Amino acid sequence: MAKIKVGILGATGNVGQRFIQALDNHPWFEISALAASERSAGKKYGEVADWKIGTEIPETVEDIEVVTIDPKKIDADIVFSALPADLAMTVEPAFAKEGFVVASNASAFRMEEDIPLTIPEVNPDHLELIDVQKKNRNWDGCIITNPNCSTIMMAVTLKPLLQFGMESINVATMQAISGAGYNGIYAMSIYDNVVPYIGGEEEKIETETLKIFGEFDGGKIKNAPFKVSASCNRVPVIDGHTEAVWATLKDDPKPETVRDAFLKFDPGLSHLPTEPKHPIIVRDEPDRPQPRLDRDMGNGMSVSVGRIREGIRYVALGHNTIRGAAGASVLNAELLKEKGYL
Ligand SMILES: NC(=O)C1=CN([C@@H]2O[C@H](COP(=O)(O)OP(=O)(O)OC[C@H]3O[C@@H](n4cnc5c(N)ncnc54)[C@H](OP(=O)(O)O)[C@@H]3O)[C@@H](O)[C@H]2O)C=CC1
Ligand SMILES: N[C@@H](CC(=O)OP(=O)(O)O)C(=O)O
Repeated sequence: MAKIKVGILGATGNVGQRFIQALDNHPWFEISALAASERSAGKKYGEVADWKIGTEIPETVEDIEVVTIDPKKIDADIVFSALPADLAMTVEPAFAKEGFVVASNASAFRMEEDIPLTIPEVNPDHLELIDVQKKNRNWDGCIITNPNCSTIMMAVTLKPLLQFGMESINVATMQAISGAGYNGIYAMSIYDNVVPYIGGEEEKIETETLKIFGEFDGGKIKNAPFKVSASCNRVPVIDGHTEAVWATLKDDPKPETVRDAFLKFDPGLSHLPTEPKHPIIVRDEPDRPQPRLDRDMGNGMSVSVGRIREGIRYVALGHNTIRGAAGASVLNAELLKEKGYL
């Protein structure tokens, strides 16, 4: 079977490199185009990408000539967007208009009424918003988005708890510095320190979660009725967002019941190449999960949980630029292919 051609917008960046890692040797997709700014265009990817992942740049992309972000320069069926959000705001609709499927990691369109904000294990039915979107906007292509990196870790773990009746969620995050981008925060600001503010992050967690758990009636999404309250902190960790979650559940289940629900969670997606064997991993040690030890579980796609206590209280952790960014987008694209949108 011929592979589906994919392009990466923002291919030289932090998340763009994670896309390349996730798509190298992918059984269904092959990278056919890499796009970035004028600074990089016209040069070989291997020359311009300041590769920050601790593996070699894949040989398959080293000699690809980087192009500018222009639909006419890209031969692909789907483009993955790892662009800054302000740029995504104009670029992503231009690609959708030209017939591309755009799987976006940027925040620009996540909360638009007719644009899916999807996590395959949580709300796969929301992908059907694509049909509404194409009709509304008269596009041949479409945009689908994955959530903010903190929202997604929490949402994956909330899915098996829905059965107990969700009343409210409180979360305190401890977010890695890679979430701010390679040059996002000075070492002098974060070393020996915690910064209790990440612009816009709390609002994103509080609103995106309600859309993700909202009910899709075939036309639009009615937001979930529970309350989410977030408090976000930047901590001196390179990769891996850790979250302390308090979930108020109507049935007041015991910690052992919640542990069992996490263990039994099986979204039935094991046929998708990027889906980890265990989307949720339960750690019983009193001091886990930890970013250094748990962020790479399931090739960076598993969310680890631990410290499940009465309340219900627990800690969740996942890799922010893999499960929280590029890996999430690639998993969405695999689901799109399975559902016939690609
Ligand atoms: N799901 C999530 O929560 C996460 C989302 N993100 C989002 O992913 C996106 C990328 O983040 P990150 O990889 O850290 O950013 P980087 O700054 O590392 O990379 C940005 C990329 O965009 C390109 N770019 C920048 N400006 C322009 C321009 N004017 N024209 C064309 N290309 C341009 C850069 O190309 P060049 O190298 O040529 O300058 C580079 O490839 C952001 O929207 C970020 O918010 C990030 C982390 C997690
Ligand atoms: N704000 C996130 C990363 C990010 O870029 O999120 P978003 O795609 O929602 O802007 C972090 O700092 O860890």
